[in-house]
Amino acid sequence: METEKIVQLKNVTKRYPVGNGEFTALENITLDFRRGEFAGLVGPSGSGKTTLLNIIGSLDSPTEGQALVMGQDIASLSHKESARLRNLHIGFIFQVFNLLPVYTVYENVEFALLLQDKSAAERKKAVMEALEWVGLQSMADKKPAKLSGGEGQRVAIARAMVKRPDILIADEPTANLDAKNAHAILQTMKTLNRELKTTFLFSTHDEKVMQYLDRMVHLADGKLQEDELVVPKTPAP
Ligand SMILES: Nc1ncnc2c1ncn2[C@@H]1O[C@H](COP(=O)(O)OP(=O)(O)OP(=O)(O)O)[C@@H](O)[C@H]1O
Repeated sequence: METEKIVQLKNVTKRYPVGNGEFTALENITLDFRRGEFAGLVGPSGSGKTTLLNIIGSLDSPTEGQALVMGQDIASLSHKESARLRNLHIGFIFQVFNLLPVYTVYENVEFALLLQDKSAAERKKAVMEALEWVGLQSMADKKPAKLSGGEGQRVAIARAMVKRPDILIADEPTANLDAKNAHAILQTMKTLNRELKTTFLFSTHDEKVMQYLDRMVHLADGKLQEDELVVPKTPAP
């Protein structure tokens, strides 16, 4: 059976109004992603990577063309429906970890589940499992200020993964990490990709991230330059 296409972009164009005119951030992008991919949008600053990830994450919609995410046309969704799509199916990891400082590590991860209809016992099981995936069970009661940068990003991964999303969107996730921590979180993400079949979609210009990708979608000036399937240079952990 053909692997499910969980993202389908058809002639996606995004224009922003600028002064009296408009700026084309994405032009005529046609692209699919299948379940289980570990893929990245790569290209120089300003090439449209974040704009495209925001559309896939249903945080934004195309000006022209169509974006189907989990089979849903995101331009047709109400505010509430796109929030539901994100809540059930999409996790986000950013360059800055965005942890809530007054809450513990445990609470920061549990927060992602509070909008879902789960009992306290189910939440506890899921949170502890997610902290185990990133090796931070022993840090559950700590506040984010006590964590190193690498640990902070691990909590952000646990928070994004605790819902077991179909798609994990990671926008420059290694930008604030040193090489050792960057490799460690990439290995963790690769393991989660294999074991949970989560589709990982990155935006990056970091060579370290590119080493792990199975597919690189090259963007330049908002246009698709090349869609490259690659054999990852870094072996699985
Ligand atoms: N709200 C907006 N209004 C006007 N222009 C915008 C807006 N958002 C993005 N742009 C422009 O669209 C282009 C693509 O931006 P985008 O952030 O997607 O690029 P990127 O490849 O992710 O870059 P970076 O690697 O620096 O994050 C840039 O030239 C940016 O200035």
